[in-house]
Amino acid sequence: MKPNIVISKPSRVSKGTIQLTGSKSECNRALVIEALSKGKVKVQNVSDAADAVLLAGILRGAQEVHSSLIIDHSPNEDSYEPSTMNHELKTVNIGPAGTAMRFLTAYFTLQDEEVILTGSERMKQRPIGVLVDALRELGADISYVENEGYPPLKITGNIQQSAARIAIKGNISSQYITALLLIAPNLPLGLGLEIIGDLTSRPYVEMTLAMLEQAGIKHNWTDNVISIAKQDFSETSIWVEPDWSAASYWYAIAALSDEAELFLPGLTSYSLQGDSVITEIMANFGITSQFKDGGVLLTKEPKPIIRKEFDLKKCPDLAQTIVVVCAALGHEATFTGLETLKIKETDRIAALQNELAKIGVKLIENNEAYTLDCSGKFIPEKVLFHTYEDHRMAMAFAPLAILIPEVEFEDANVVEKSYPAFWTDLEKVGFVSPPTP
Ligand SMILES: O=C(O)C1=C[C@@H](OP(=O)(O)O)[C@@H](O)[C@H](O)C1
Ligand SMILES: C=C(OP(=O)(O)O)C(=O)O
Repeated sequence: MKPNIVISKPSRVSKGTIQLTGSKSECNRALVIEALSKGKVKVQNVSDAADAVLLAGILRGAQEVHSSLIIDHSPNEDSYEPSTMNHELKTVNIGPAGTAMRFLTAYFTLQDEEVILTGSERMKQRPIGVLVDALRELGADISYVENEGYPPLKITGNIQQSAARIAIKGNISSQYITALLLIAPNLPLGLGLEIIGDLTSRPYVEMTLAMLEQAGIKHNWTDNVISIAKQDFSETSIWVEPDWSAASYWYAIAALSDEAELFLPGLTSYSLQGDSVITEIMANFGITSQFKDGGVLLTKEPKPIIRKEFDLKKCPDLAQTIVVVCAALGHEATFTGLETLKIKETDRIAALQNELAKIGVKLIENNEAYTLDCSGKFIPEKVLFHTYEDHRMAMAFAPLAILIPEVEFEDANVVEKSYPAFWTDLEKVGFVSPPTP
């Protein structure tokens, strides 16, 4: 039974201190680096995000798993609950964790074992062919268990590398590129990766290279070719910063409030996370970000919103947050760079269109751009939002409780994927009523 949750507006100004968990993106990279460095690199501040906890269990529990060939990390579809089941092959189920799916696909090509790598029903619809083709070109042995181009995969490790330089399309998912870069230092011949066409979500590739650098791995990025020679990791530790994508929901709350004073400890202005651009974006909505006392203080001053165009290609995970804020304020902005949204946890464009209709707002596609039509906007007394097994649908629509007296969300636990404490944090600033059965 998936419980719903009902939230309503705080009676006071949005004020408080919120300690966000570690970045899911940074943590997933750090865990793979830790595993590939054979423990020379240690991860500090491991994220509570369910995707990261699951990946840590798979990678850090590797010793235990390798000793038995019959462990299935998650027998229930869409569940994070690990348990054991008899199988001929070791099956690793990463549930809905897309980043983990992509990183592990590359990781297992280096291991001395054969695995079936699978995920939730949605994961089986999220494409992975571009990464599989690239790994096969390097010499990996990977086959599709069900549908060509999609998980589950059968991966036979111990890659016999036959090529050092390959080309890869950059416009589907940067996660494929990160997956390849993470294993590059351990590849017998190293890696030269030529990125063909546009590179989507570029800051995530930069994050990967910066984190490899922290672990002592050098790279060269000239024009569209990234090269990493075979090399050893340094003995070091990697600190996972708090999650800027999670911070975006607090910016949205501030943007929809008349006044706000929210302190988010541990966030810095020099983050590796591209989503820290939320500070600049939200400045358009009257939010000031002051970096002080080891964190960021958000304050709100009402001001007219001038910016009408937002290119979100570098920060796709902010799209829902920003689109919902604009819709709620009746700000008819245009958004570009949303091409990858259809292959994430859900088709986020369709999900946004369906749920925004509940406040009379339309998100209209027009020549690779999307524009809000707020002419029919209304504020209902109460509303039930569907969440589509997408944590960001719940968290991006939650700030609407500032304007709508009673907001209900389907499947409260959906937020666990990246921000398990989301509802309890809302409660801390006066929002939440308890989950209804
Ligand atoms: O590398 C990462 O940690 C991520 C990259 C992005 O995916 P795409 O590159 O597929 O856009 C982002 O949407 C995802 O949440 C996390
Ligand atoms: C797209 C996301 O995650 P993933 O691709 O790792 O499932 C996300 O967290 O918004």
